[in-house]
Amino acid sequence: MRDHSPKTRLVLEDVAKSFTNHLRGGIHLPVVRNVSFAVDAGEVVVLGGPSGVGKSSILRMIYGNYGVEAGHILMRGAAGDPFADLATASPREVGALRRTVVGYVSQFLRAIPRVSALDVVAEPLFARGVEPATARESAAVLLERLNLPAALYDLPPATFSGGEKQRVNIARGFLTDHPILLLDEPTASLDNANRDVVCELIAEKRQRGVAILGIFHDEEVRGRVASRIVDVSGFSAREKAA
Ligand SMILES: Nc1ncnc2c1ncn2[C@@H]1O[C@H](COP(=O)(O)OP(=O)(O)OP(=O)(O)O)[C@@H](O)[C@H]1O
Repeated sequence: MRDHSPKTRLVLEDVAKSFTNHLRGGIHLPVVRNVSFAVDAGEVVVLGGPSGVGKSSILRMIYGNYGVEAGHILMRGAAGDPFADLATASPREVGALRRTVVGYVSQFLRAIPRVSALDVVAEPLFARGVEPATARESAAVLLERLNLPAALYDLPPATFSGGEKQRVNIARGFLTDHPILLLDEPTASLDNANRDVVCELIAEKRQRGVAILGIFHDEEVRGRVASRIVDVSGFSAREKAA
C-alpha cells in the first residue's frame, strides 16, 4: 500500500472492471483499468467524463454492489483506523462497512411496499438502535428542509413523483453520519429550489469532514460543490475510435 495522509478516507489503487455477457456468447466488455485516486476528509471529488465511461460502475464497486476485478478499494472511518479493502471483503464485512463507514445515495429509490416515506428515511437510524420516535423526528426535519409536503410523510413512496422519490432517497442517505458518502446524480430530477438545498446539505457534510465522491451531470451544481474533478476517461479500457 502507498503512503497516505491522515486525512485520506478512500483510496482506489489500480482498480479494473469489465463485464462479460454470458447471454451473448461470453462477449467481454472492458470498462475501466488502472483507476487510482484518493478522497480526503472534507473533499468533494466529482467523477467526470462522457456517458458510458464507467462513472457509476466505479461508485458501485466502492459500495460493493459490483465485484472488483483487480486492484484495491481502501476505506477507513477516521485518521487512526486501519484501512479495510473492499475488493477482498466478505459480504459480512461489506455489510459492516456500509453501516458505519460508507453511505450511498443511488439514482433511484428502491421503495419497500407499505413502508411510509418517514420510515424509509428513518430506517438507517432504526438499524443503528436509535429510538424510533427520535429517528422519525430527525427524518421529518430533513424531509421538511427538502420541501416534501408533510401530507406525504405517512404514505409509501411508490406512487410519489420522480423528484419526490429522489428527495426521500437523499434524506435517507444524508440522515446518517457516514464518514464517506457516495452520490450518484442526487440532483437529477430536482427543481432549482431543491437543488439548492442539496448543495447546502453537501456543503454541511463537507464542513463536518465527510469525504464525498459523486457524479453530477448538472454543470452548475458541479461547479458549486466540487473541490476536484477526476476525469474517468483517463482510465477508459476501451479502444479509442480512430
Ligand atoms: N451490470 C452491467 N452489465 C453489463 N454492462 C454494464 C453493467 N453496468 C454497466 N455496464 C456497462 O459499463 C459501461 C459503463 O457504464 P456506467 O453506467 O458505469 O457509465 P457512466 O459513465 O456512469 O454513464 P452515464 O454517465 O451514462 O450514467 C457501459 O458501457 C455499460 O453498458
